[in-house]
Amino acid sequence: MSDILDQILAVKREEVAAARRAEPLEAMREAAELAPPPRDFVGAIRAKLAAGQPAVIAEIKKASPSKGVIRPDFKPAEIAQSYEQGGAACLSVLTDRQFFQGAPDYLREARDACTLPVLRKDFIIDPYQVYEARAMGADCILLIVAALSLPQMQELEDLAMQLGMAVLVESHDAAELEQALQLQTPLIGINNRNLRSFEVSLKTTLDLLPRIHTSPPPSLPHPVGEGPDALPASGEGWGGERIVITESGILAPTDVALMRQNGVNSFLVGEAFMRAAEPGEALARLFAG
Ligand SMILES: O=C(O)c1ccccc1NCC(=O)[C@H](O)[C@H](O)COP(=O)(O)O
Repeated sequence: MSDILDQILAVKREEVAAARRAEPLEAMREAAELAPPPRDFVGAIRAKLAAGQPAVIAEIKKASPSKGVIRPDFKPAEIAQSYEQGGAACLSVLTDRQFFQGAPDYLREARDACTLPVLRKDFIIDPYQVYEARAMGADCILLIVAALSLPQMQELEDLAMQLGMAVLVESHDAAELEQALQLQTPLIGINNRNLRSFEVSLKTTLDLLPRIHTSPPPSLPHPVGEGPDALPASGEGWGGERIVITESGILAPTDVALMRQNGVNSFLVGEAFMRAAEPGEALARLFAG
């Protein structure tokens, strides 16, 4: 039997085909051109890091395949405002309907309610979805290495960048990370969750970190030294270009401390905030240390 990621990708292929029939590519391209200008996603993360603060991408998600419904009382605009007050650098909004009970309207509502840049958190497999992301107001897209070939990722990244959006590329093991590092984007996500088995281990980030020091993409200059002498992974790799973002399973201040002790200062967090009455207050508490 196929695993959950394969099932999601099969549904995505059907969804994209149906969306294209309902609204052809040319119309979606025009809608993307008419969208409000992109906000600077990478800049918002860099600003937090430059100030010596953790950069938190705060996630807005109602449900997930591994956890079921996480937040029954789900008001994206209120959550976005709460996150902004709590010190988030950026938002991540689930737009997948079938598996996460998300929606494009949730992204629009969240973005309209605050000044933060927003990641469209979905399973992007086709250029059509990149135009769609910009049309709904997204400032960044997610590319999951486990779902795409390198040429596909390069095509999708090029298009996102042409449209003024940032790209967060997500990997979970060494082979995927090698692929991720072939892209131009500075945003290197390491997902602590195995998307096929749901197993979560923060060790995933810690184990992959050294590889980021020693694997510059061909188009970027080599780091100053390698191994222990390489530039720090958390923010200032290759002329300040690479930023490691640890994703999933960050639940307690001890998790945050573990990452920060290892030079990881950028985080993507969902569940820990979505279960709190005031998500922004939960963010401020989790990152108070
Ligand atoms: O979370 C799932 O069940 C899941 C299943 C299949 C594909 C992706 C999935 N989650 C996406 C994410 O990785 C998280 O939404 C994100 O990293 C935040 O994680 P958390 O802080 O643990 O909510």
